[in-house]
Amino acid sequence: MEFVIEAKNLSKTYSIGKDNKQTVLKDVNLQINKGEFVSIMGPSGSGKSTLLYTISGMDRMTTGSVVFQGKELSSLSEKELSSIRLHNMGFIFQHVHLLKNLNMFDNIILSAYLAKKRSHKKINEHALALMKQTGITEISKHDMTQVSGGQLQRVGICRALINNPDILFGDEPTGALNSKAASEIMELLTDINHAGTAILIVTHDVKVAAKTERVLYMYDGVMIGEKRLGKYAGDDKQREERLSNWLMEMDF
Ligand SMILES: Nc1ncnc2c1ncn2[C@@H]1O[C@H](COP(=O)(O)OP(=O)(O)OP(=O)(O)O)[C@@H](O)[C@H]1O
Repeated sequence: MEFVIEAKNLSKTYSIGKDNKQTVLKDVNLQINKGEFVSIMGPSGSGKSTLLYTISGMDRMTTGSVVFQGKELSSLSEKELSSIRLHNMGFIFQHVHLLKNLNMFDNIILSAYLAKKRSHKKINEHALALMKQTGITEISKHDMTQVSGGQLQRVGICRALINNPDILFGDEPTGALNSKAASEIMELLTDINHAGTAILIVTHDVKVAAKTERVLYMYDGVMIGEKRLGKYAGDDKQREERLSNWLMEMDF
């Protein structure tokens, strides 16, 4: 199986003050295959977000290796890393931070204009297609104060997809939503994944993780288990049960 990103013996140590060090990722090995949808679960403070930020080059690893598109991320400069994040990776967060002086459409197209890879006409057409796919064409001209939380997350997803990333990273992408909006966002991410984009998310929510293909479990900076659920095809109840049983074994 061809992978889109691979981490080997990834470790991260934070220095807190002068003599105090905390190792929050310990020799983590992880491969995300092309087109795969993977989630990371684990107790609070186990290192899930740190793993997401380190593997995506948003934060520097202390030791180990992350290979993305044949490039070793630890050997790249900040400028090279930000170029990779702009052109080849998409990011969604629990809270969508938009530029408040821009409307929804302009927030979505901004990073594509900055990337300068396509004409403005092509970018605008792509943005419209994404807004249509995510069901938010009617809020195109709205500003941040005129949209719901679910709509805001859809804008965040369009913005993350505008440069056709090879992989989408999500840190609790449904964390700020009610269960109906969360479920709709997961249906959307499933469609995006089925169309070919690899996705790696961090979540606390069993219902969310049950819709992903493979669930990884972190404990105290160590990847202690994984559960393969296979591609999601609307089989919620049975998957949630399988996952919950496994999470109980993991002491979650
Ligand atoms: N910048 C930082 N400096 C020092 N310590 C940090 C920093 N960022 C995170 N940590 C510590 O690293 C550990 C792991 O944090 P992380 O946010 O990755 O965990 P998490 O599993 O995502 O937690 P949660 O589920 O609560 O979001 C925690 O003990 C946290 O305090």
